[in-house]
Amino acid sequence: MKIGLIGYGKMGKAIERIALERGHSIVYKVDSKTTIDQVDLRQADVAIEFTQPGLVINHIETCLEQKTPVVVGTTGWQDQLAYVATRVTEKGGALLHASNFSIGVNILFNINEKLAALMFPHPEYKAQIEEIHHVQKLDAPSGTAVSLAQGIIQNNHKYTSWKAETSSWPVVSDHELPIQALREPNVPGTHTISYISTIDTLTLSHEAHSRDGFALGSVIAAEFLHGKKGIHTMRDVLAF
Ligand SMILES: NC(=O)C1=CN([C@@H]2O[C@H](COP(=O)(O)OP(=O)(O)OC[C@H]3O[C@@H](n4cnc5c(N)ncnc54)[C@H](OP(=O)(O)O)[C@@H]3O)[C@@H](O)[C@H]2O)C=CC1
Ligand SMILES: O=C(O)C1=N[C@H](C(=O)O)C[C@H](O)C1
Repeated sequence: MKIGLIGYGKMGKAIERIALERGHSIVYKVDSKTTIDQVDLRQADVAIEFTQPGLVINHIETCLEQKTPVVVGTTGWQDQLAYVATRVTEKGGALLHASNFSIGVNILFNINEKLAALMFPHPEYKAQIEEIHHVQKLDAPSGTAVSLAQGIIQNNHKYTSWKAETSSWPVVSDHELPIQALREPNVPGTHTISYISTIDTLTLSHEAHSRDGFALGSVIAAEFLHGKKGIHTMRDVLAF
């Protein structure tokens, strides 16, 4: 398959290596010097977009205009998902998005939802989420942490919203789910969900050892999207 890279930073480079290992070719690389308007996106069967929150919507629009299926890994745009879904339908396009492409985190998403439902009858347990990432990360809290919070809110009606905590925590109402975002050098991504009571603490945690899991998942997602239309997620890829 011919893959186009929109974003050739930490993720774009990891995706290139894994795509080549899986027998694909890279037909273009978009970055801050070779921007999206300078490239014919249609050279690729599928484009893979990992750039920045402020760029991703324009990149999606350009892929839709040029009828190029796109896998979107950039985070920090969940509030515009409904708009993007409408645009994909209007343009008859193909888009697959995920806040986290690693298989391990997608299994964590599934367990997190089941645990949230199990915890609903036990309000003595207070839920909280912590995410740790490298210091270059532009968005906070991480897209993965927001997805985990949404999974809890949809399955445990004690919680109605999440709240980002910047200092010592949690300073929230009983219906708010606190998310603490920490930044430390060289951390690819660690997410922990804790349920804390006076008696005990139950934790679920995922620690990425490198970016390879995110990169592999995005290439598998591109293979899945090839030849399809509509809006998809990693749930469709993994058939959860
Ligand atoms: N869904 C998932 O599984 C994962 C998502 N992410 C998300 O992916 C995104 C990218 O992460 P990462 O690779 O670490 O970030 P980097 O900062 O390493 O890379 C960003 C890329 O965007 C490019 N860029 C900057 N300005 C422009 C522009 N005007 N036009 C086109 N490209 C531009 C940069 O170009 P240049 O190289 O020239 O500076 C660079 O190649 C983030 O939102 C992150 O949260 C990250 C990991 C996993
Ligand atoms: O910026 C990153 O690096 C990551 N971003 C994603 C997120 O915001 O959840 C996924 C992963 O944790 C790495």
